[in-house]
Amino acid sequence: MSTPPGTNYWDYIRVEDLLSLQGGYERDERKLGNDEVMFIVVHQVYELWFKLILRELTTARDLFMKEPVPDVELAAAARSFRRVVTIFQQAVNHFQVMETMTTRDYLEFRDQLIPASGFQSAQLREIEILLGLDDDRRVPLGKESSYKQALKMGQGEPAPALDRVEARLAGGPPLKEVLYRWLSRTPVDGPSDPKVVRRFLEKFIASMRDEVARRVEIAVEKALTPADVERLRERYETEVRNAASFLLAEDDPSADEETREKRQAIRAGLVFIESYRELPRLAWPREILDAVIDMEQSMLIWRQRHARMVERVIGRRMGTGGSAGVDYLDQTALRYRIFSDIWAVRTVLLRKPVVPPIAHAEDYGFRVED
Ligand code: HEM
Ligand SMILES: N[C@@H](CC(=O)c1ccccc1NC=O)C(=O)O
Repeated sequence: MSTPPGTNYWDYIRVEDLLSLQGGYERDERKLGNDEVMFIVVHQVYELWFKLILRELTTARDLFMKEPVPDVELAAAARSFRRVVTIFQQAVNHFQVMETMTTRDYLEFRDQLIPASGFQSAQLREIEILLGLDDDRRVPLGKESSYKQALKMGQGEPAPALDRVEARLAGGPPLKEVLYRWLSRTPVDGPSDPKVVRRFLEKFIASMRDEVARRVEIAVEKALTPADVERLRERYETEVRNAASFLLAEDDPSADEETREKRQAIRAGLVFIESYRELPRLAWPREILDAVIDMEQSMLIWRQRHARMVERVIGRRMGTGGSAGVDYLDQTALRYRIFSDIWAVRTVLLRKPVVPPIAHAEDYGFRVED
């Protein structure tokens, strides 16, 4: 067997190749100013981070596709999610490098970029697809009929960005789907059975009602006027009604019975893991949920931060990709929620002393698998 060629830093890291990629459209770096080379480098650095993020998400998605998901592998998935978070948090700071470029400096070369734009970053779209962003949540881009249209080039030329996105769409279920399936199998104080799930949810909602009654009492004690107490009572009651409708999955009247049962199981799983997180077997699932929220939060912050950088550099003019610019970007930061149920469950959680006691705590001890 032949040994690998002598390993040099440059052979392994491919430094020469890497440093030859900043020539812009004309492939000639000497024709570019420092601002434009910086603009290209920052984008390239982002694309490299996106590449790593896609690898971690794919690994984690593959893990959650297993049925059952082995408990012993949850720590590795949590590590993948944490790496994604760290990368987004670091990457967000790269926008500061962009901000060293003034509006006038950028306008020097901006027009040559039309119609190119971040809309054509296939890897960001791949991240969204792999996570499980629903298409009906997408904000319309502006001129193109769909986000895929923006990934094509002029007249029927090959479109590697579109190929990537199509391959990702065909490359298996999104993380959200398999993570929610895993959550729906959570044994909630008994076997995962729709009746057990429903009983658990009803007990939980009953505790919520007691909490509201207690809060109204506090309001009365604090000597609020009867009109204020009434207003508060109404608000609390609406809150409980909404919480109950979320937990029992009655918030979408168009869903059939089977879909509702599945959603109830997911939401019950979420509430269960969050409420009894001290039980040893729930510790890692709870860590997973926290890491997923962290990941989505870091991505939302990335979108927000990009929008502020854009506003600082080009103001509120329209984008080279044809969108409204900052307005479009701000909308995506508000609307692009993937793991909505994991966020929503925060609104319904209870204080520890009033969480209904569970009957089978002994089933949630550490299990040693061989
Ligand atoms: C001066 C620097 C930048 C400006 C002025 C800018 C501006 C914009 C604008 C206006 C859009 C909306 C699309 C359009 O109509 O053009 C956009 C989208 C986008 N930009 Fe930038 N951008 C800059 C740097 C970056 C960097 C460094 C990245 C890193 C990858 C990036 C990634 C993206 C992505 C992924 C989108 C699509 C967002 C979506 O559709 O959700 N941009 N950018
Ligand atoms: N959309 C930006 C242009 C821009 O930022 C851009 C252009 C070409 C390749 C990548 C880009 N980056 C992100 O949008 C603008 O409207 O100025």
